[in-house]
Amino acid sequence: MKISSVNEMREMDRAAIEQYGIIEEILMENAGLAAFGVIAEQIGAEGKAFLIFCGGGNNGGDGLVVARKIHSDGGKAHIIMLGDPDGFRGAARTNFNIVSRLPVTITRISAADEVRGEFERCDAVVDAIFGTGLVRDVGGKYREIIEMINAARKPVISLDIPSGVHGDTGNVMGVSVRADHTITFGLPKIGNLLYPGYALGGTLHVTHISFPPSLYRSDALHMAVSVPPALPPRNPDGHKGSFGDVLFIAGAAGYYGAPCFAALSFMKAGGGYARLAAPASVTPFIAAKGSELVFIPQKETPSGSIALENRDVLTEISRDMDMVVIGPGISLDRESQELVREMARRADVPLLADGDGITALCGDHTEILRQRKAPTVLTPHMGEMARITGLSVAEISADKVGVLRRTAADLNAVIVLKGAHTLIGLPDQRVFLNMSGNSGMATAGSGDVLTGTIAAMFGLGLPLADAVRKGVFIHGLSGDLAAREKGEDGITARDITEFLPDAMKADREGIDSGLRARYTIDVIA
Ligand SMILES: NC(=O)C1=CN([C@@H]2O[C@H](COP(=O)(O)OP(=O)(O)OC[C@H]3O[C@@H](n4cnc5c(N)ncnc54)[C@H](O)[C@@H]3O)[C@@H](O)[C@H]2O)[C@@H](O)CC1
Ligand SMILES: Nc1ncnc2c1ncn2[C@@H]1O[C@H](COP(=O)(O)OP(=O)(O)O)[C@@H](O)[C@H]1O
Ligand SMILES: [K+]
Repeated sequence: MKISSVNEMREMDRAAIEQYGIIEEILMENAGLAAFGVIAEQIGAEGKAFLIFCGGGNNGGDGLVVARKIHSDGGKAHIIMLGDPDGFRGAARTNFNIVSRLPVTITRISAADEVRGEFERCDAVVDAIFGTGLVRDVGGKYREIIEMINAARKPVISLDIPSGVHGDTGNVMGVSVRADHTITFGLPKIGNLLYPGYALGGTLHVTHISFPPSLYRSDALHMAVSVPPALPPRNPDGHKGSFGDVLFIAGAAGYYGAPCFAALSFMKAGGGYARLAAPASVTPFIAAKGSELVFIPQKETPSGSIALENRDVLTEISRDMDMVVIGPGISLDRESQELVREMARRADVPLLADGDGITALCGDHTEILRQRKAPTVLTPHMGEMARITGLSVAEISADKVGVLRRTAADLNAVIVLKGAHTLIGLPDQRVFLNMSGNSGMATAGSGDVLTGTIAAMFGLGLPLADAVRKGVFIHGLSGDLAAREKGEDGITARDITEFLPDAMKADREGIDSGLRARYTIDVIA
């Protein structure tokens, strides 16, 4: 499913109206009808009392349609107007004129206290205060009302997006409604799916409000929920080289875990042949944990990291590889950092840089990435993304998707911006949002497991961009399977690695309905 920005949704609205004559009243009616469907299913209507908080824009207009439907189906609708009804235009005005003639209560309030007593008498709250038109931080009576809604502990249904969440970022503009269900209109907006907006919205439902598919599936929309292609079937006649031959250049004194998790995860996710170039003195420790790996012990720097003088041998080996993974635990040693840059210049096969490997390629060194002929994959978390772009974490968070899109195009790299709902940016402007994974994966070494998993997907034969998306998905699925068995609190990188075979099996044979529901967005017919 595609994901839209606020502007793209405005554009779709305009196109629906101008190209197809689907007038605003129809769109608003479809929106309200779909929202009412969720309300009827979750709460019921007949004999139930609802408080419907309406702002002065079209989101408020949607709330008025819901109020009409509740009234029509035997419920009690109490509309609380926060905005000025005189400000309603178009379809919102039409709906206001209708509800004004119906025997529903409309209370216009200037202070939150005026409705404090109403919460006790209601069965549920409908949040139609702000939608995608939210432009500044929420204050005054709006803030008080939102805080009151959250404190009331009644079921809350938000229309389009929880009021207070920014449609393009998922960030909270001062304060936000915390909903149990959100029905979003047209397509999910970025803010419906990025945290914290996603969590604040409860269960997300989408209705296409009768837009034709040519609008909501348009190629002009560059962002989508990541649904990577199926795993290629394994060749029954394959040998270890058929499932990927990957060189991992990783590790330093004190960093045994990163190289081990990266290379072992590659094997656990179906990869064929992992060669691990780690410092010679570190190798025996890793070998004790993963004797499946093939080791290429490296000459060391005084700090115990991989020395620059290994570069010729590594370059030679890289020529026969399907992919080179560089960086997990390679350290910030000056010489090892230079080695990363040398390998990025020399390796003419796909290169995946992670962790300290990313640090080596930041600042003035990004030019090396632009010059690369073979594809590059970078897997930064927000801190590393800040280093790559020269922006602060706050600046990126204010426009995560935009920054990712521009950086992937600028560096001609596939960039995995890690975190809850990881984003994958491709050099051609497309951005995918991954739905698998859980907070238990915020654990040291989890990112190293991801690099190995991505390399394995490439080894199994998926084209690079698909392999990256699949790797991110399988990594999250493995974390979800681990969490289901052990709980989110205690899972470690080792658990994520160990559940990779189960994740692969589940992906090939069918993911169970519980997890599948979490990975897909409910579309209301
Ligand atoms: N395809 C679509 O996108 C459709 C959109 N519709 C609805 O239209 C909404 C967008 O409508 P609007 O553009 O009118 O915007 P909103 O209804 O989201 O709100 C904008 C209003 O709130 C005010 N405002 C913004 N920030 C404020 C703040 N911090 N404090 C106080 N007031 C603030 C604005 O001045 C404006 O009056 C969508 O979210 C959706 O609910 C539906 O009517 C159906 C069709
Ligand atoms: N709250 C979360 N929900 C889902 N996945 C998460 C969450 N936090 C982190 N992750 C995932 O865990 C991994 C952490 O990687 P990273 O930050 O590189 O850690 P490390 O360097 O310790 O391995 C990434 O794949 C990231 O997407
Ligand atoms: K809302």
